[in-house]
This record gives sequence, structure tokens and C-alpha cells, in this order.
Amino acid sequence: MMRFWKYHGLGNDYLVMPPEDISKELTPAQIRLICHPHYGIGSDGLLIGPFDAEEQTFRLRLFNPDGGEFEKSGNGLRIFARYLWDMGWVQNKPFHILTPGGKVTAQVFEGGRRVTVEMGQVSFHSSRIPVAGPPREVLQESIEVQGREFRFCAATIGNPHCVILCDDISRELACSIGPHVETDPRFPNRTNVQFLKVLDRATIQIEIWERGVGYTLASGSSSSAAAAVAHKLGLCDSHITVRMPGGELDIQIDPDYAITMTGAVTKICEGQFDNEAFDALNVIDN
Ligand SMILES: N[C@@H](CCC[C@H](N)C(=O)O)C(=O)O
Repeated sequence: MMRFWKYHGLGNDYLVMPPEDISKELTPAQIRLICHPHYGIGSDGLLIGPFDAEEQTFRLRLFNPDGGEFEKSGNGLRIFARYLWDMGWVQNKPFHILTPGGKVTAQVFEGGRRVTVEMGQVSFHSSRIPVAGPPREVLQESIEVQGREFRFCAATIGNPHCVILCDDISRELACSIGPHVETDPRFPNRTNVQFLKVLDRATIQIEIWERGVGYTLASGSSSSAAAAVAHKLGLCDSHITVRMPGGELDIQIDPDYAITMTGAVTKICEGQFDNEAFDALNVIDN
């Protein structure tokens, strides 16, 4: 049996599992099953932690529903911060979370329903994201998908993002174009994809296709990357509300492109995952 806690951040849902319940490292196939909507619990990702909890610093591992481990998640970090608060590991003062994409600082408010995370610094440099080709800031470049040309900027906040500016955005656009961009060879580690519409100097709207997930209702790292791109291009000021189908996030951009993200977290349930569910492993991967 593995205990789990399920939360969502604006409809982007994650499971949290304590590492002490996981006797042997989960395989990618087992993670795919746990996240499967029918054969598993169902979620946009799996968070395993805390590892090495000391002096208000907690290490976290993060996995996409395709079974791949990834670097950083904005909604995932808010959710993990709330989990630590629910479990009594932290109180209302700031604390730190170590992720493969860097160390962040988090703080819980409003009885756990609102969390602020200092997400780290956005970089637009090809060598950091990564993006193939000569070392450069990846701004306003061209990509052709299914006979249509798009202008994009790329950014990292620990995980890779491709931000495509559009006059009109939709779920259909994200689902038709996103998969091709996610796996475009210029992104050696693949990429998350955001379709960005600037509403005014303090408000943007995005539709999201996530690496290793697909279409999601919200994404904190996507919001951070898209807001940073809008600011970098001079289209928005430094305090931006990001509107997504699942709700809004508040993004503050420092002069060095350090990002502070604030938004809601909602607890859904907690329970026990029965290893019997792994009987369907051969079903989901065929
Ligand atoms: N939904 C997350 C992003 C999850 C990670 C992404 N799929 C990736 O592979 O980088 C967020 O809120 O940032």
C-alpha cells in the first residue's frame, strides 16, 4: 500500500506520496499507471517527498504522467508546500524546497489555501533551456507547424518552455499545435508550450500544452515563463495576472527576472493506492 494525498492548483492536479511508503523505486510504467485516469488514481503528475528534511529545507522529486522525471513545477510546488503545511512539517514562515530545477522558497497563507513560491530566475538563453543552434537568447524566432508559421520565444525556469505569441488562442490550437512543438528536434529535452495572448500591460491569457502531460488547465512554470516573455518583449509591466482556463495566478517579475508566483491550492482527497492496481501494467502500455 502507498498512501497518497491529492490536490489541485487551478485544476492542475497532483498526487503526493511519501517516500517511506515506496519500498522500491517506481518504474516509469508504474508512474504512468498511478497517474492513469482509469487504471490508476489519475493526475497531471506525481510528487514524491519530502526526502532529507532538515532545517526547513525539503527535497522533492517530480514526475510527469508519461513516467518521466522533470525539474520543476509551479502548481506542484504550491501543492507540495500545502502538503508540508498539512502534515505539520512547516508553519506560516518561509521554508525551502529543493528540486532538480533548483532551490525555491515557499510560504503558506490563508489556512493553506494560498501559497507563494519564489520560483527562481527565468533565462532566455539557448544553452540553459536548452535549444539547439548557436548560443543566443531565443526571442522572436520562427517555427513552422502543419504549414503554419509561428513566432516564439523560449525560456527556462528550471524546466523548458516555448512561448508562442498569438492574436487568438484556444484549447483547439494548443491541442493541434502543441504536440508538434513539444517534440520539435530543436528542443533536445522536449518542451512545454504556451500560446500567449496579451490582454493589457498587466494581464495575459495562456493556453497550455505540457511536456509529458498534454493539455492542462493551468501551469505555474508556464505562467512564469509566459509572463517573463511578455515583459522581456516590452508588452507587459513587471506585475502580471496570468489567466488560464483553470483560474488566475499572480506573477511578480524582478529586474533580474527572478519570479514570485502566488496562487490557490485545493485539497481533493487522501487515500491508499493498492499494488493490485499494477496488475493492469500490461494493459496500459500496449
Ligand atoms: N504543471 C506544472 C508543470 C509540470 C512540468 C511540465 N510538464 C514539464 O515537464 O516541465 C506547473 O505547474 O509548472
